[in-house]
Amino acid sequence: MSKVGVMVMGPAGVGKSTFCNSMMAYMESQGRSANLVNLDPAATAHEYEFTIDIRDLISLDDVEDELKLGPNGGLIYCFEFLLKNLDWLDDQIGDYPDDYLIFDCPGQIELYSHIPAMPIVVKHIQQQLNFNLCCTYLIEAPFMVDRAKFFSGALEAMSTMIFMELPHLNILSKMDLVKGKMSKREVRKFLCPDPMLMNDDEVQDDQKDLILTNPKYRRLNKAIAQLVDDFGMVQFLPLDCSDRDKSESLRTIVTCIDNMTQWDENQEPKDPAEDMEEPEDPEDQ
Ligand SMILES: Nc1nc2c(ncn2[C@@H]2O[C@H](COP(=O)(O)OP(=O)(O)OP(=O)(O)O)[C@@H](O)[C@H]2O)c(=O)[nH]1
Ligand SMILES: [Mg+2]
Repeated sequence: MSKVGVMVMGPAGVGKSTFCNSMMAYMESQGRSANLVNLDPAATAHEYEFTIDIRDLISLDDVEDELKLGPNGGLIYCFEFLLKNLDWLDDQIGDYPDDYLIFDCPGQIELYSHIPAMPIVVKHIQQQLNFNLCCTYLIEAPFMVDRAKFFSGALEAMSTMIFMELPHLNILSKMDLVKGKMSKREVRKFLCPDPMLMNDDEVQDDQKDLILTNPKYRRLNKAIAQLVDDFGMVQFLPLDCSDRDKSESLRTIVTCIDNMTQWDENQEPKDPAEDMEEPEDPEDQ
């Protein structure tokens, strides 16, 4: 018996919902069951239906209309409302013996860095509902073009890891967008971030205008990159959701999640007799 939950977190537009849907499709292809839980009060329709949807409790549209709040204040209100109604979540999640829940979370990173709502929800699902949870945190592969931006994303990922206190997996999403632009060797330096990257100022000509790093901050950037490396805390797995037939990256990520959540260990041993055909009853012949 296992109750496993994967929290899918990361900044806005990084590909969280696409990853959730791709995971659902992958699970389906493997004959495994999984359910999608929407924790984003501003979500739009998904390819896979939500089993549990926070919008049945409260939606950002309603909060914006009725309380005249903006999108960020409205989202915080929605999470404060969820905290006051955690019994709603208990009722929805119920007491199923064999659940694999994929939680699609909102893209406001304040939820992962300083507002305590998300850690409280996470602790509740872990401790009251007995789920083995892990966190996946996505940043976009095109960040690799601007190294300061990449390390800033890596720090956000590290902050989420510390804030959530969950087994944590970082993912570089949208890898298809850098295919052909970076060699595999170059990409490997980002998967286990190498502080020497900050010494290397090679920037493609068409990107030069976009790089805003003031030279006076370079030493600081290098020191931060060195810190990330010294603690060896931030590593990434690549993800490409553009072509589901090539689901190699998804397979690796799901295997990693299975290890972090001990999904395999908690599976009931299958009775070999279940797979065997029933012997024919001699009296029927
Ligand atoms: N090329 C490419 N585009 C992707 C990939 N994953 C997601 N996208 C696109 O990125 C955009 C945002 O994707 P979403 O999955 O909605 O991102 P999100 O993180 O859920 O966004 P919010 O919920 O608004 O924070 C969409 O246009 C997706 O089609 C990918 O692997 N490759
Ligand atoms: Mg989304």
